[in-house]
Amino acid sequence: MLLADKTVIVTGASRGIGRAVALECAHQGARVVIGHSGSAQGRTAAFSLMEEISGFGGHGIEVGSDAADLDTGGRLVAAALDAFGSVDVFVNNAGICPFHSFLDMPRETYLRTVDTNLNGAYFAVQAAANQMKKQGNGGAIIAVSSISALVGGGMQTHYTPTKAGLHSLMQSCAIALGPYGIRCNTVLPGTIATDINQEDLADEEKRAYMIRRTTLGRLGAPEDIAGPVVFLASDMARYVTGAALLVDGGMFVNLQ
Ligand SMILES: NC(=O)C1=CN([C@@H]2O[C@H](COP(=O)(O)OP(=O)(O)OC[C@H]3O[C@@H](n4cnc5c(N)ncnc54)[C@H](O)[C@@H]3O)[C@@H](O)[C@H]2O)C=CC1
Ligand SMILES: C[C@H](O)[C@@H]1OC(=O)[C@H](O)[C@@H]1O
Repeated sequence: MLLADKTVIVTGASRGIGRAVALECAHQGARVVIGHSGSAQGRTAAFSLMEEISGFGGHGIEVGSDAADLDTGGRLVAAALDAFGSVDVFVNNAGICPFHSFLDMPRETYLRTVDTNLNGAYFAVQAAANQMKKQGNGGAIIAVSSISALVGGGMQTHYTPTKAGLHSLMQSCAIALGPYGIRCNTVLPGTIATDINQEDLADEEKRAYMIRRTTLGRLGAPEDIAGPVVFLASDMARYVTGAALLVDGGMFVNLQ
């Protein structure tokens, strides 16, 4: 098992990519902290994931706390220490993408997106890194960024800068935290069919276009992201830091 004896925190783990990542980490022997928003729906989903994990003998706890709250990272770390005694891997995954046009972008939508996707993440990464430094055994931090860190989206002008920001944060943290043996990497998913884009992809023409953009001929599933995250979290990737791994079914390279 690739993550035996490691404690992994995953934010936004109640559903979608975060859930698939948390589940695969548990399958790989990790003790998992399931971060979620704290809503009733999030809590119910987190408990159901905990049940699934304990069903195969794994260990998981849930922590409800808004990703936009700058204290959430500290809460997740405290809960991990309380339950499992360490933090070895931190996966920053929670995010929102409320599609909206640029010229009339409401300030509230812009600020909520940046607060949820980037500002909270910055201090959560800081909290996890301080704990890893204290433990003295290194660690792994992985940001779930996006192909959208590299290319634009006309209805995502508030969102793409947050994904580019996470990518850049991991590059800088790879430098800042390398001396402590803490590796920092980014996963850049392409289009993965989840709740975040259910409405957008309900437009058949858009969906067909996004599928055509891939070279593998399909949209991604949350499970497609779990393996790459586990790899970066594991000692198999012990010399990988400051890297960005596109997991997009060939979407980015597919120009002509
Ligand atoms: N689905 C896709 O095509 C892609 C998704 N991503 C990124 O992957 C990450 C996960 O998204 P998906 O699983 O696709 O969507 P999703 O909507 O299924 O999951 C988002 C997760 O973030 C959590 N979350 C949202 N706001 C939160 C808050 N304020 N506090 C705590 N948790 C909060 C949700 O509860 C949920 O667990 C996001 O950061 C997204 O930007 C990146 C590239 C492509
Ligand atoms: C929400 C989008 O459909 C999804 O998220 C991203 O980061 C990419 O732009 C995907 O298409």
